[in-house]
Amino acid sequence: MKTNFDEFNKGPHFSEIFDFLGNGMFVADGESWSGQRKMAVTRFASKKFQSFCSEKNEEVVTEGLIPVLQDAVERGSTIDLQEVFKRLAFDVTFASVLGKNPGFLSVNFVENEFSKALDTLTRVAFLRHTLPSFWWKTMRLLGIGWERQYEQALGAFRSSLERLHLCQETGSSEGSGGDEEKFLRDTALTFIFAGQDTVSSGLTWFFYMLSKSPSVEAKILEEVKLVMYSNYNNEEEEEEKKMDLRKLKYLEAAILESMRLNPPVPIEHKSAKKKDVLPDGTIVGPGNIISFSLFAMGRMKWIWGEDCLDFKPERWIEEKTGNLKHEPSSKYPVFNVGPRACLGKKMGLTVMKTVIAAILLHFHVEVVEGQSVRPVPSVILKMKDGLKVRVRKRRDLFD
Ligand code: HEM
Repeated sequence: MKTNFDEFNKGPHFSEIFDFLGNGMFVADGESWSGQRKMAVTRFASKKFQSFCSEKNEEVVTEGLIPVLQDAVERGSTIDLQEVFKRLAFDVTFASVLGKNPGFLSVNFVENEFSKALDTLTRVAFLRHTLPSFWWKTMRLLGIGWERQYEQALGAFRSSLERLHLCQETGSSEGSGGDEEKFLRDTALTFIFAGQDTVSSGLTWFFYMLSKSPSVEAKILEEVKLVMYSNYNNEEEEEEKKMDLRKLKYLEAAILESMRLNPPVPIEHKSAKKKDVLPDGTIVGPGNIISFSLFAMGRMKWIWGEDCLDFKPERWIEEKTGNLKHEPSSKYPVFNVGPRACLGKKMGLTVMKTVIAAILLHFHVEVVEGQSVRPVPSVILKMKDGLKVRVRKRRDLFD
């Protein structure tokens, strides 16, 4: 994936499985991929784009997340944290890519058909991975089983794209249906798809892990307060008083640790372009598909040691310096390995840190006991029945 990148691509099979993403970067190979990647890298590296994303992120937290959790406190009712984070991540990525916050995270929880359809499409995409293609293609031809659900979800997905004015927002003329319009739509869609589910999965599993580790929660809160106080005490301009997320090292360690055990993208898929021999001696032929499980890799003793199943943010901190430890992506492929590594890693971690710090400063989140928390088979690690929590207001910063 890194040293032999050119010999392994996603292959035509992958773009068939994810046909709802059109020709976007996520499914593209060769020149189409490298051209899109170059453009996107430049955009993601720009300071202007990064500060625009942070601004949108804070807007969604202040105007969406905090009021929704406050409302749950007042009602005393349980809420599904997975649904909250799904809406939050959708609003943040949509606003970052297209400039407008669609406001799906609000107290009245308006229906988000786009996101619902996306759930079905990603679930069926996973099932397509598990069958020979002639099998699911026959099901699609006959319009039966999950392929029928896929077709219905695709219809809902396309009409909600129109309702969200995705085509117009990309700057193209409405309804022209041309190549440029399709390209811009596929690109916007790729970013929303890549950012929404991954961030919401990361956040949901994080709060589940935290509910089992009160000592980790206490340490994170202590760090967040410390960073916040040091900001308030400096004499600089108002905008300088924003929390410096880079200083939240223990929080970042806890996020990386949670995603080691619960990677938002649990499987990877590559296609061999020609005959090759894998490092373990396995021979692969042209067109052979190689799938591997990031979920399993994060739980292997020979990779992470005897305590691989423990949630231990400390394993990410250098003992001597207190800095974050770097792990090679071949050991920790949660953001992928090599030239196709995730473009939104920084953005994803920024959103997660902002959200977690804001929640812990204002609220106590208690996971409802007795619920069954299990993943649903999908290309994204989602909880089958969501994560029911109760929220209480933190009385003050010492509570
Ligand atoms: C916790 C958050 C995230 C995780 C764990 C994550 C993980 C990944 C992984 C594993 C891949 C490779 C998938 C594959 O090739 O099969 C990937 C690719 C990608 N990610 Fe992320 N991602 C996250 C957040 C984001 C965000 C917020 C964005 C942008 C809005 C983003 C944009 C992308 C793009 C564009 C690609 C395709 C890169 C390429 O093919 O060249 N990701 N991500």
